[in-house]
Amino acid sequence: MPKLQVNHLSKVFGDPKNGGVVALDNVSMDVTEGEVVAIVGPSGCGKTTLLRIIQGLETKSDGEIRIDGQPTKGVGFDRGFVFQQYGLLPWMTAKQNITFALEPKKIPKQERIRKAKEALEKVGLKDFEDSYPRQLSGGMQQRVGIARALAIEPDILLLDEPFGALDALTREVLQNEILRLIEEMRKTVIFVTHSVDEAVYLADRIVLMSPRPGQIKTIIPVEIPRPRAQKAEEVRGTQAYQSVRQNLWRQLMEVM
Ligand SMILES: Nc1ncnc2c1ncn2[C@@H]1O[C@H](COP(=O)(O)OP(=O)(O)OP(=O)(O)O)[C@@H](O)[C@H]1O
Repeated sequence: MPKLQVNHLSKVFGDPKNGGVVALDNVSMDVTEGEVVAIVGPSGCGKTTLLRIIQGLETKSDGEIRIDGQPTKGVGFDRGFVFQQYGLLPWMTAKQNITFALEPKKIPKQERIRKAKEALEKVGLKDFEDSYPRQLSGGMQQRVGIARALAIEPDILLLDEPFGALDALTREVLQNEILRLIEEMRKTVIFVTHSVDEAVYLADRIVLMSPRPGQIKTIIPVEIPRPRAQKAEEVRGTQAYQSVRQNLWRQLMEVM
């Protein structure tokens, strides 16, 4: 059974009979446990909407989302979300941002603190747990965002353009960090990206969406062996990488 099933999902913002926007139209896909899936497509094609509906942050107009065969109902601890703009509470330290996110889990305070520290250590921020977001660089804030998503120990990690707000060098470093973590933890991951190279480097499959109404144009498998973390140059030099990249570019240009 697939880990995640998206079945005939549609989303209309506003009144369908009076200028409503069809953001998603009959989108279906399955994601296997441990798989890393990239969602790529032109601006406004519904990538973020799809991710937010999977997370339960947005309602659907039609269709269903199933996890382990069960229909989802709103937000759940089986899914963790990483926002492009980090989504940290500015009046809380890195550690407090994470313990706060763990509060609904109803675990003892000491356990919440332990999990927050462990997650911060995983993303290389052991010495910054008492720093406030304003005291951290963009890359560090996103590490906190990633740590917060990991601390809830989700089965599925959803990332909405997680490196989109970062400079090119930080982006490269963080790509490798997240790749190392997901390859170690074998999490099921769905991420949205505007970067063709990021999609090919990180993903097992790339879902290419076409613009309004948002539909899946094609799904491209990426048959490059793992682990790939810290091997960007090597991976990018392979024939498999180049051929997936070319294929994705060609098909992306067709929907732009
Ligand atoms: N809350 C909302 N109310 C009305 N329309 C919305 C809302 N959120 C998204 N939309 C519309 O739905 C469509 C899909 O938006 P979405 O943000 O999912 O696209 P996207 O592919 O993630 O875009 P981008 O790549 O620019 O981030 C767009 O036309 C957008 O304007």
